[in-house]
Amino acid sequence: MRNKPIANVNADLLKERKNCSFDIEELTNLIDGGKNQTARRREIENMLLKNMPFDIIPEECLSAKEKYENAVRKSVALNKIGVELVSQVTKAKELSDLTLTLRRVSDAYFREVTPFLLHLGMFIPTILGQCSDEQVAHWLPLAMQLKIIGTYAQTELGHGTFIRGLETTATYDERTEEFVLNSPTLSSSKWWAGGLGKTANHCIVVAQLYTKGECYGTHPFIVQIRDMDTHMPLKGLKVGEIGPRLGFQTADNGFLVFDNFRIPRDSLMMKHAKVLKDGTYVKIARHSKLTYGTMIFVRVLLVSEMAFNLSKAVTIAVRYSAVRRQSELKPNEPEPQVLDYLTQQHKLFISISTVYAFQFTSNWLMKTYHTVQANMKHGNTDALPELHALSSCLKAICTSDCSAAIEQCRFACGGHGYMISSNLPSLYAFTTATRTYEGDYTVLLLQTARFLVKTWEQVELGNAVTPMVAYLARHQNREAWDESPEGIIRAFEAIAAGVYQTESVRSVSFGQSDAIKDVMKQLSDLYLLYWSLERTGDLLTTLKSTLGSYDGRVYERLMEEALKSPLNQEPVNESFHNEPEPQVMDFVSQQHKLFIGIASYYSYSMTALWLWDILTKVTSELGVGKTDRLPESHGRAVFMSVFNSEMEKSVSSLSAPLQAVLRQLVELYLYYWTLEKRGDLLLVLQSTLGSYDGRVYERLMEEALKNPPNKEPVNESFHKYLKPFIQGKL
Ligand SMILES: CCCCCCCCCCCCCCCCCCCC(=O)SCCNC(=O)CCNC(=O)[C@H](O)C(C)(C)COP(=O)(O)OP(=O)(O)OC[C@H]1O[C@@H](n2cnc3c(N)ncnc32)[C@H](O)[C@@H]1OP(=O)(O)O
Ligand SMILES: Cc1cc2nc3c(=O)[nH]c(=O)nc-3n(C[C@H](O)[C@H](O)[C@H](O)COP(=O)(O)OP(=O)(O)OC[C@H]3O[C@@H](n4cnc5c(N)ncnc54)[C@H](O)[C@@H]3O)c2cc1C
Repeated sequence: MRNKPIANVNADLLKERKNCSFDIEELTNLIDGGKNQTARRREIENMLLKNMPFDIIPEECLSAKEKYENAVRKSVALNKIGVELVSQVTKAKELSDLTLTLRRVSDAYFREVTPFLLHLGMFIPTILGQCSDEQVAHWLPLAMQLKIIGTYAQTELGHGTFIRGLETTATYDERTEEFVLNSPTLSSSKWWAGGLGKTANHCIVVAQLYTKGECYGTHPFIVQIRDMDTHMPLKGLKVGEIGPRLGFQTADNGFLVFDNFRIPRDSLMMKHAKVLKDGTYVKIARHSKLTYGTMIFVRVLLVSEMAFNLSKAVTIAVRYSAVRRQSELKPNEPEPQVLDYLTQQHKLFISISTVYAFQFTSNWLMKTYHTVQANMKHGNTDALPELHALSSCLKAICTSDCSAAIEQCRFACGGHGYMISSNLPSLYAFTTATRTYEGDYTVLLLQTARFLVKTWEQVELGNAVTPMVAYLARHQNREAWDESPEGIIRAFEAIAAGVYQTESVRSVSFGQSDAIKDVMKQLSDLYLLYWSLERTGDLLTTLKSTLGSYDGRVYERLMEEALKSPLNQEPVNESFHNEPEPQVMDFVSQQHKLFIGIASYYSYSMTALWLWDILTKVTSELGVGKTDRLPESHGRAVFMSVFNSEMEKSVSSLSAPLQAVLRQLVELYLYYWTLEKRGDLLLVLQSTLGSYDGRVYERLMEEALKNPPNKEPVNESFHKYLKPFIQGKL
């Protein structure tokens, strides 16, 4: 399909393609993983093109409800084809190739994401990674054939990062051989799970397991949450959609609250731990963090997700830059393509090289993941800490870099890049979320830092460490490395860069032509050079700091430096004898401090007048006494208002200079208290997170409940599409 020449192609694009130094098909094969895979991908694309319903109205022009229903309609059509294709597959490798191809191709049908993303991305992988063999045999076929639709509810209103702090409880009742699920507090409400709001009928719930009065920590449970026929939420739970968000608008992210909700004993996913009928807890896992396995898997997946999303963004931006012409450089000559500007190339080329850095590293990381998994099947968990550290840091960096690079691509497209139809805003909204979900950026980097520090300790003791971190031993020389945060980050960057270079060289070392090798080498060099320039500061071996030296001789160095000062070369400066001491007011640095203060004063005064209106409005709207701070605000408001009006009345007979000074005093009073009481003024922030009273969780839940999708218990797309599909009647 893609090989056929397309009519009416822009002449500039044609020209650029003709200039290409290598065979595009060869690179396509490299990206797809071989000629056969390219052929298979095209076959699937053709099949989908023939059978998939397209949008009649652009997705972005629909209401939130219509967007969701449209996404369900398309997902069901796509899943029908997907399930059919999966049923023809016999080998594991074919299945993983097919899933990946379907994932990539399906993206073309959604501006946002499918409500089934969590079913594919987390529900199925958790069944595979957390269920006993018997449980896998039961649940996997149902999930693969989409007879059930699942999601993954771990995060709660109160905790996302700190999993050990989750509050949902699963208490074993040995009389009935059931677990009883409860959400004991508002902050324990499950929050965020994709597909939970309206679509899923099953859910993996992570809860604190209690049996025989003991808490054994968090464990995953597989829980039915909606009636399979009516789709109504089951008795004992409250479930709904959490409300509008930056992206993921069609993913119906949801909340879930349990009230003595009973589930059978075997709802506990029992690969790593069991609870026997009599309530005895049996630990199976050799490593306490194996229940976190799905997160590692998804972090690994996300590296290739980022490569793919950035590849789309940069393709859009490069094509557009070839088409777009701007500015007359030479009179009577055509305006140049913006692609020809060096500054434009600077924006774009690093993104191209980043795509390849991510993709090669992702292939390598996935292989590493499978090797570690295979070892763990035989009981060897030695490599797990390193895999955790590696997947954490690569996930953190690639998601962060990817969304920043997509922003650059959007900037590179000027105003038109801001149009939803350019797809760049949606790509950004999707990828910027990845920096937070599946482990926040900072938190994951800290996990890696923890691993590196521990490894460093091993190096110090002269113990052997794994090949990936062996460079720490090689660089024991203090001049090159130190154990400061910069040193750790530098070490981390060395890993990423090292993998990219070796993997890209390995991947292009056979089969591929010289032309492709040249281009890959250039991209690899660009990536390394770009980041060494970006991080020059980190690469400097001396920190040039008296305070940050490795040996910690802070005071000695401060004194040594002080003694070098030219002022200390003479015991008495000649100004003692000859010059009067200057007024401090004459120092420019002093003027800087003061004049900025004066300027700020005037600008804040203006702002204060504006804020004043709002404060009065808020005070009168909410009523005095509604919160403990309001009476105070009211009193302050009375003072301000009386001072202001009374002063105006009394100053009219005074001289102009005195009037001016007194007016300034009024302003100073308003300004001072506006700053002092700015917490109270936050009432106007219109934010669930930033309210003065800090009732964050209450407000999030109140807003979620106002959400239109929650006004109907079952969305009509269930009857129209989901139910006939699940029952095989579509
Ligand atoms: C066939 C089917 C194929 C399907 C393919 C279909 C393709 C579809 C692709 C779709 C793409 C994916 C899109 C998915 C969309 C997902 C949407 C978002 C979903 C979510 O966000 S789910 C929720 C995720 N939540 C998190 O990630 C929470 C982050 N927090 C944590 O991970 C932990 O709490 C944290 C921060 C690690 C701390 O844990 P804690 O228990 O407190 O541990 P300590 O810090 O005290 O460390 C103790 C010790 O444990 C080690 N550790 C920690 N974590 C792990 C781990 N995961 N594995 C191994 N070891 C771990 C840690 O290093 C410490 O070790 P020490 O030796 O130093 O003691
Ligand atoms: C689009 C989207 C989809 C999601 N889908 C799901 C889903 O399907 N299922 C699910 O279970 N969850 C889901 N989540 C939730 C997601 O996993 C969490 O939001 C994420 O893990 C971050 O946790 P948090 O929100 O508690 O952030 P917090 O931990 O509250 O982070 C707030 C700030 O505190 C900092 N911080 C927190 N802890 C530390 C620390 N120890 N040291 C230093 N700084 C720290 C962070 O760096 C951050 O700056 C989704 C989230 C989003 C945005």
